[in-house]
Amino acid sequence: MIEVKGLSKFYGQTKAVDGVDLSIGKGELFGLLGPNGSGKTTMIKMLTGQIKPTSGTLKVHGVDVLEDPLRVRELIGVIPEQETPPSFLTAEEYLYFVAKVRKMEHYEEVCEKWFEFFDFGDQKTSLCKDLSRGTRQKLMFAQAFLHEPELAIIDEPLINLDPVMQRKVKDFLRGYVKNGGTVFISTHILEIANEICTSIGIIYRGKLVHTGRLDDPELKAKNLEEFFLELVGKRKGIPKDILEESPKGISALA
Ligand SMILES: Nc1ncnc2c1ncn2[C@@H]1O[C@H](COP(=O)(O)OP(=O)(O)OP(=O)(O)O)[C@@H](O)[C@H]1O
Repeated sequence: MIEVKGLSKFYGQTKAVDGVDLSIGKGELFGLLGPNGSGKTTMIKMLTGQIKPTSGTLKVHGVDVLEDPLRVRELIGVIPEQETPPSFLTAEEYLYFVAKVRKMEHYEEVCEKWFEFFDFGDQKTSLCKDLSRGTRQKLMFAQAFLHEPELAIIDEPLINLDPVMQRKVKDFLRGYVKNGGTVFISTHILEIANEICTSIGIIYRGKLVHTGRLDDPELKAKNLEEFFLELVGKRKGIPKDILEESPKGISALA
């Protein structure tokens, strides 16, 4: 579903993404993990055709992102980092707008299902500017999946959602890939990746330092947090004794 070869993006001296090779199959729920500033958002921007790589090739569902970014955008659903729906549309208008862009027929029913799923039908005629952050995130989620894309690319999927909604979204994502969809998420939160992903990639300073399945015996023998901290913590020069003495939340430091 995603084929990336020798992908790099440099901003002046900054190597945001540096020579990444990555292959993600249909039906995977792939998690891109990495510390702040490691290149996750830059990867997503290239995959979605928002920025051009400095070098390398990338294909989504067999379509070259550089040659035909519009076709790629038809095939995918995206929730970009920290993006919110337009303030001047109501929740319902926004979903209808997206449905029309996606050339969907009978979209009213589909939109209604999403309002039900996220339990905010009573706010569908509210302007997006008046919705809570969590509800705006729900709306972003709904717009990404409205047309049942081949591939959904989501930056921090559970951000701003309460525990009940988090559970629903996790179950939904698991079901989506079981039914043949593919999902690419980027997250700092290792617990989320551990719970829902089938495979992961760890990016550090623009380089992909690990890829593999979550049921890989090497990973299972430790746990994801330990594995991540060993890989990234050492590279960042965090002394091992600090890693060992720190509370569970040390992943926030990475
Ligand atoms: N437009 C830009 N101009 C210059 N440098 C940039 C630009 N966008 C990103 N960078 C740099 O590229 C590197 C990777 O940034 P990126 O946003 O991809 O990281 P990230 O892993 O998504 O970080 P975070 O987890 O903090 O969101 C960082 O050093 C960042 O400062």
